[in-house]
Amino acid sequence: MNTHHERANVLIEALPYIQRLSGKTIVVKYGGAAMLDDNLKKRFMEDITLLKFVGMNPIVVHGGGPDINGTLSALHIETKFHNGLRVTDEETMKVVQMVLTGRINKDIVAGINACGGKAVGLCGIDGHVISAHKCPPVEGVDLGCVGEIDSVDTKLLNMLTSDEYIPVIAPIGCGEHGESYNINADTVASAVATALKAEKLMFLTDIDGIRRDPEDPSTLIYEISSMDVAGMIADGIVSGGMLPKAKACAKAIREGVNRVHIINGTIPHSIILEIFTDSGIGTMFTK
Ligand SMILES: Nc1ncnc2c1ncn2[C@@H]1O[C@H](COP(=O)(O)OP(=O)(O)O)[C@@H](O)[C@H]1O
Ligand SMILES: CC(=O)N[C@@H](CCC(=O)OP(=O)(O)O)C(=O)O
Repeated sequence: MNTHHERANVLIEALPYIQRLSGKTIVVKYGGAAMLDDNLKKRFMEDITLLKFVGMNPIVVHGGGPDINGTLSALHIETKFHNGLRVTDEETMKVVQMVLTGRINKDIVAGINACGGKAVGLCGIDGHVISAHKCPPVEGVDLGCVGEIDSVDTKLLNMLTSDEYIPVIAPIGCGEHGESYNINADTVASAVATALKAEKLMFLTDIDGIRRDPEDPSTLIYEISSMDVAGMIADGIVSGGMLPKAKACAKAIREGVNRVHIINGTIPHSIILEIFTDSGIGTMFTK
C-alpha cells in the first residue's frame, strides 16, 4: 500500500461494515495458537481495540488449555481429557482458576489497555455473571469440577459495553454455594453470545475452520448448517478440541446469535479480515 489514495480507500471500504455493526455486540473466543505467539497476540489486541473505537461492542472470552497443561505438568499433576473436556479434580481446579483468572486474563487485559482500549477482566464468579452446576458424568466418567452453565447474568456485561469498557471473561462458573467450576471456553463464549443476543460470535483457533479431513486443508467447509453438526460428530469427522467448539457454534446459531464463525487465529488480523470483507474467512454456521 503506497499512495495516500490507496490508504484512504482501505478505510472507506470499511465504512459499510462499520455502519452495519455499530452498537452491535461481537463476542470473540480467543484461544489456540493465536494466544501463544507474541506477534499474533499483539495483532489480536489491536483488532479488539479497533472494534471498540469504531463503535462496536467487543467482548472477549478466552481459553488457555495449553497454558493450564504446562502449569499442571510443572507441578507434576496429570492432565486428562474426556470428550475434549478436562477431567478436573479439586487440585487441578485450583491450578485452572489460578492460570485462567490470574495470568492469562490479566495478560489480555493489559495487552488491550496497551493498545489504548479499556479492558476489564472478570470470570463468571465476578458479579455472579455465570451460574453453573456440576456436570453429570459423561459416558460414565466423572469430570470433577467441570461445570454446566445454568444462566448468564448480562447486567454487568451490558454496563461495561455500554460504557467505554471491553469485558475480558475467563471461563470459570460459580455454583450456588460459591464453588468454582471449570467450563470449556467455547461453551462460555456461546452462552455469553446467546444471552446478550450478540450479532456475531467468532472462535479463533489454530486451524482454518472445520475440515472434512482435519489433515487436509483443501477439505475446509466454508458453510455448515447447525443441523449437520451432530452427524459430523457421530461420523468422527469432528473430534477432540473441535467437539466443544462445533457444538457451541451450533447451539449459538440455533438460539439466536446472528452470525457464528470459526476462524484461523494464526492469520494476523483474522478478526478484521472476517468482519471487514464480504467473503470472510473460515467456517460459517447457518441454521
Ligand atoms: N474436522 C475437524 N476440522 C478441523 N479441526 C479438527 C477437526 N476435528 C478435530 N480437529 C482438531 O481440533 C483442533 C482445534 O481444537 P483446539 O486445539 O481445542 O482449539 P482451541 O485451543 O482453539 O480451543 C484442531 O487443531 C484439530 O486438530
Ligand atoms: C472443562 C474444560 O475443558 N475447560 C478448559 C478451560 C480452558 C479452555 O477451554 O481453553 P481452550 O479454549 O484453550 O481449550 C480447560 O480446562 O482446558
